[in-house]
This record gives sequence, structure tokens and C-alpha cells, in this order.
Amino acid sequence: MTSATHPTDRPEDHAPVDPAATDAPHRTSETAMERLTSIRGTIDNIDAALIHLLAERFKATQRVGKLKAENDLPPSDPEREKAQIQRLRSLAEAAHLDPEFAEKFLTFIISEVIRHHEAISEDHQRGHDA
Ligand SMILES: C=C(O[C@@H]1C=C(C(=O)O)C=C[C@H]1O)C(=O)O
Repeated sequence: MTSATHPTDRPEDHAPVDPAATDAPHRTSETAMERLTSIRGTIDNIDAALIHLLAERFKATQRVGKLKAENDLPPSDPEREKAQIQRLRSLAEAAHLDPEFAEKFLTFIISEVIRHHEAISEDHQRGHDA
């Protein structure tokens, strides 16, 4: 590979998000506690972003759950899940994240989504039976 434009070789796939994550020489005047506090600030921001992203994802999957219930579609779609797992595993590899962890994380989220879809479907059925 000669160029840096290959999808798995972009600089953003490798650059640390947090400049404080490196041991750059200009940071040596800081105490260890100052560095810890600074890095923890970054961790807190990332955790907040994860919560907001998950909230948006669940809003979208709730819409899918309603659509499926109204159209008699099953709560889960194993083929779609297989494709998502493959995609996230390769994104994880490119980002130097453990693909096993990425798969477990996605599987955990999807299992919660399916639980919601089953509940939406049962509610929908009950509404029609009443
Ligand atoms: C959201 C859907 O429903 C389920 C949940 C999925 C998910 O959380 O990504 C994927 C597939 C389905 O098992 C869907 O079918 O797209």
C-alpha cells in the first residue's frame, strides 16, 4: 500500500484522541496528579459522548421495533446482525480495538434491542386482541 488514503490506513485511525495520552516532553513539568486529572477529563467527555450516542441509537431502534410490530416482522434479524458484527470487527481492527471486545459489545447492545422489540410486539398484539 503506497498511499495513506486506503480506508484502513487513515491518520485518524491511528492518532490518539487525547494529546495528553502521549508522553510528549513538554508535559514533564506537570505533576502525575495533574496529568491524571487531565486524562480523566478526556475519559469523562468520551463517556458522555457514548451515552448520547447510545441514546440516539436506542431512539432509532425503538422506531424499527414499532415498524416491525405494525408489519408483523420478527423482532430479530440474524442475517443483519451477522453483517453488522463483521463490519464492526473490521472497523475495530483498523482502529486498533480488540475485535472480540467490539463483537461482545455489539452483541450486548443488540440483545437489549431485541428485548425491547419483543416487548413492543407483545404490546402491539395485546392492543389488537383487546
Ligand atoms: C434494529 C433492528 O433489529 C434488531 C436489532 C439490531 C441492532 O440493534 O442493530 C439488528 C438486527 C435486529 O436483530 C433491525 O432489524 O435493524
